[in-house]
Amino acid sequence: MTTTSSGIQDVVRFDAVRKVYGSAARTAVTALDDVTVGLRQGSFTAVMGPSGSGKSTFLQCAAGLDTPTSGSVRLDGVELSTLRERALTRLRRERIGFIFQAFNLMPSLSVVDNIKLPLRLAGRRPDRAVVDEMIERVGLADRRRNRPGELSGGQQQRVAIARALVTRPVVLFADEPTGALDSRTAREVLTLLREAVRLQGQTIVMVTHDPVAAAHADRVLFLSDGRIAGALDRPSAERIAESFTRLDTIAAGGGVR
Ligand SMILES: Nc1ncnc2c1ncn2[C@@H]1O[C@H](COP(=O)(O)OP(=O)(O)OP(=O)(O)O)[C@@H](O)[C@H]1O
Repeated sequence: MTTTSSGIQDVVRFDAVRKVYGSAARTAVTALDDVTVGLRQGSFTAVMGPSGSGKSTFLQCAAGLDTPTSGSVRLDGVELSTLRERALTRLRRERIGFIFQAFNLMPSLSVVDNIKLPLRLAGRRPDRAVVDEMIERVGLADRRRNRPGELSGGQQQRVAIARALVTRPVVLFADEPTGALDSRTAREVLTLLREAVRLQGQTIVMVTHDPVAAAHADRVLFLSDGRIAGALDRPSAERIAESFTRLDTIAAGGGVR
């Protein structure tokens, strides 16, 4: 982890990160442009911005799935550019959890086996008490033997959350985790994420288009044209929506207030 001058720890730290896709001057796209930001341990951050503003690139670089063109990305204090592919894979497996809009569960495995999977992949023997507690927490104790296809979308996302948290990752990256859910189910999923922050000090970074989802976070970061255009702390959904619609102004130098 990176300790800041105030002694507070950043689990994810970007310093002057640029990501340019393509090399020809005419076709190159700057997806991230001089991004400097630190995300503290136990914080829940939502990342918002228009389509193409760099949200996925931000998540990919933070998770070591993509390499910045320049600048530094540190995760849990580790400078990602110093790691080779194997070490990166291990770091992802041991220290990062992911959830996606499309759940990405293994269809042939039961709920309980899906949840145990990342532990098995990491060569760790699943601790029954830990797995049971996780299943209990996401409210699926009576569904542990079901396959994903037998569950609703909200239930499947709850399995994905349990699977992502069972390894006790230092950071959980969530890419549009409520994008495929109705608003009531989305709220249940977001409440679970919030609980993980409150109960186990989980650090969460969530990309979302939805101001209501973003309002569950402690902090909302706005990206516009690959730059951090502003941040809001503990904003309401209305405030987020209002800032979001002003992003064009921000891109022109207005800033989020
Ligand atoms: N592999 C790639 N090759 C070339 N350009 C890319 C690549 N990936 C992303 N880009 C470009 O980088 C910019 C940022 O893309 P990114 O996917 O990070 O945006 P986003 O905010 O996540 O968008 P969306 O909300 O539509 O998913 C876009 O202009 C995109 O076209």
